[in-house]
Amino acid sequence: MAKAKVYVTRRVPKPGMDLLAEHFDIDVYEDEEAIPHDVLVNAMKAKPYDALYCLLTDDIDKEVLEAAGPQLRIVATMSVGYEHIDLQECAKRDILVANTPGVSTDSVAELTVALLLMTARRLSEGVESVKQGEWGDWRPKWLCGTELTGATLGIYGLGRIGFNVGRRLKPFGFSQIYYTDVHEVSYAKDIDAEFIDFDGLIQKCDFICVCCNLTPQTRHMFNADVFKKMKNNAILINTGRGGVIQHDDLVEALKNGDIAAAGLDVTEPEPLPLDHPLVLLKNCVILPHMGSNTWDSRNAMSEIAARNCIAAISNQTPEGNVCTS
Ligand SMILES: O=C(O)C(=O)CO
Repeated sequence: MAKAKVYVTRRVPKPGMDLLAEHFDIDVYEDEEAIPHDVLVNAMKAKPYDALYCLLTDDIDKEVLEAAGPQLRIVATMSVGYEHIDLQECAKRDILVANTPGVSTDSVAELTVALLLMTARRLSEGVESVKQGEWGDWRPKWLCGTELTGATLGIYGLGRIGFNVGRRLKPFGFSQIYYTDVHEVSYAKDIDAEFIDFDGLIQKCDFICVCCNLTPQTRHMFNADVFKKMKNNAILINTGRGGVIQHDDLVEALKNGDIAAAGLDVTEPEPLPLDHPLVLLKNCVILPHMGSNTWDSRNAMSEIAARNCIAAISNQTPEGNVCTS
């Protein structure tokens, strides 16, 4: 029997590639950079693929799905986030959508803690000062940052990642951990986190970690009005999705001193252009979306996305099934 056909939008780590090659007839877009949208549409038209294995850089919209044709069973993304996939269009066509939850929780939570410490203690400025020969005699007021001990921590989105950020940060001795989410969650008690509404979170917290998905409800949740209500000493960390923060407003808030600093692993757009005002600000630490960049996470993500394709083609429910109805 002929093998099912899968289109893969980038060469992914070996565990995923091996599994795909073992089970399917695969075509891969062989480039380091993301596949251009028109190239993906044309690739989908060229052959009747049963599965589309994609990444978070690929816009899987109506045009791609139409080009793919009615035999397409699944869009499997090698990511936790799936805001790049048009779920409604997939649901209309009975196409499954699956992501890779769970396996990047630790890597993203670790990176969040690292970014929070980098931002609070001005570590990138320190590293740069050594390279630029600015390290002079010990100076009493030079590169002073903010302590975590005794501060209030807010977590916006206490899902798997948010909880694991809280678990790792708790031993630093915050006076209180608050969280905001759609509902109260029972496991919050394991990190002594108190549920609070969004207004309370932004007004009470010295550190806020954004750990939520991007949805129509969370888009631009952090905007000029919110920055004005936040504490002037507040530090905002985002390892969720760039779109949760209104970036022009953030530039103004960081310049005006509405908030003290920001640490961003995700931005809008990505990559952020080199001449973007945020890149020039000393009180903004920016990383190039590297939350899940560990071999453990990336190997596991590549494998789960492949297993999701195998499940869908064998008429089983993929483990990362995203509800599309
Ligand atoms: O898996 C995701 O959604 C990512 O953002 C990768 O870090």
